[in-house]
Parts: sequence; C-alpha cells; structure tokens
Amino acid sequence: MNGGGRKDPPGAADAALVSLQDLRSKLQEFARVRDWDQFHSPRNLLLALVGEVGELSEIFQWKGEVQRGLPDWNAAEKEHLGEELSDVLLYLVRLADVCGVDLGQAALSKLKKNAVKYPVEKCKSQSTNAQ
Ligand SMILES: Nc1ccn([C@H]2C[C@H](O)[C@@H](COP(=O)(O)OP(=O)(O)OP(=O)(O)O)O2)c(=O)n1
Repeated sequence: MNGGGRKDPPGAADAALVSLQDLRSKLQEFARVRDWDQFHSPRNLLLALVGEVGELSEIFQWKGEVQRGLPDWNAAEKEHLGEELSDVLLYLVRLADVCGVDLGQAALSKLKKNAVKYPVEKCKSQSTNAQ
C-alpha cells in the first residue's frame, strides 16, 4: 500500500524502503532459480559490472556537460539511465555478496573514514583540497 491508499501488486517492494539486503536476497534468488550461481564468480561479476559502467558512460558520451536533474532529457532517456544505474548497482551488490563483504557496513565505515580524511573546517568550499 502506498501513501495514496492504492494497493500495490503482491510482492511489489516499496521502492523508497529498498535495502541492500533486499537487493542481495533478490539477486541470490534470481541466480538460484536459473542455476546461474556457478557463473557468478567474483571475476565474472566484476567484468559484468565494468561492462555496465561502460554502458552507463555511453549515455553521457559526447553530450558535453549535463545539468543536474537532467532538465533537457526526455522520459525515455531518463528511463534508460535508471536501467544502467540499476545494472551497476545490482552487479555491485552481487559482487560484494559473493565476496562475503557486507556492503552496507563497509560503506558506512568508509563514509566515516572519508569524514576524517576531509575535515569540514579544512575542506569547506575548497575543491582544490579534495586530496
Ligand atoms: N549472468 C547474468 C546476466 C544478467 N544478470 C542481470 C544483472 C543485470 O541487472 C542484468 C544485465 O543483463 P544484460 O547482460 O542483458 O544487460 P542489459 O540489461 O544492459 O542489456 P543490453 O546489454 O542488451 O543493453 O541482468 C545477472 O545477474 N547475471
């Protein structure tokens, strides 16, 4: 059920509440029922991930700088972008899973390290300090 009282289809995830754990479980099931676990080795997934990053890059290729919010893009272009971003996310989540890395924890821990490395008082409005 969403905020407007409309009933969502059975099994529909609330996109606003989707978690890395949800995605991880769905990807495990996706591979399991297809007997694709055997192909989802770390190396294969990494190569697939890089391939999808390439497809994502192609969307921006030769466009010049693009305004935030993509005001000049049509709905089909934005949908395509969402698909390629999703492919990158899904392969990343799957790669972390088969490597035994808790991606949520790892990302939180990395955010903390980033905050120590780039203290606000030294970095605020200083793009040249970004390393
Ligand atoms: N062995 C595979 C193949 C696909 N997928 C899933 C993860 C990605 O989300 C998506 C990738 O599918 P495609 O390789 O068909 O890539 P695209 O959807 O980008 O299609 P295309 O490359 O034709 O644009 O499917 C997967 O988990 N394992």
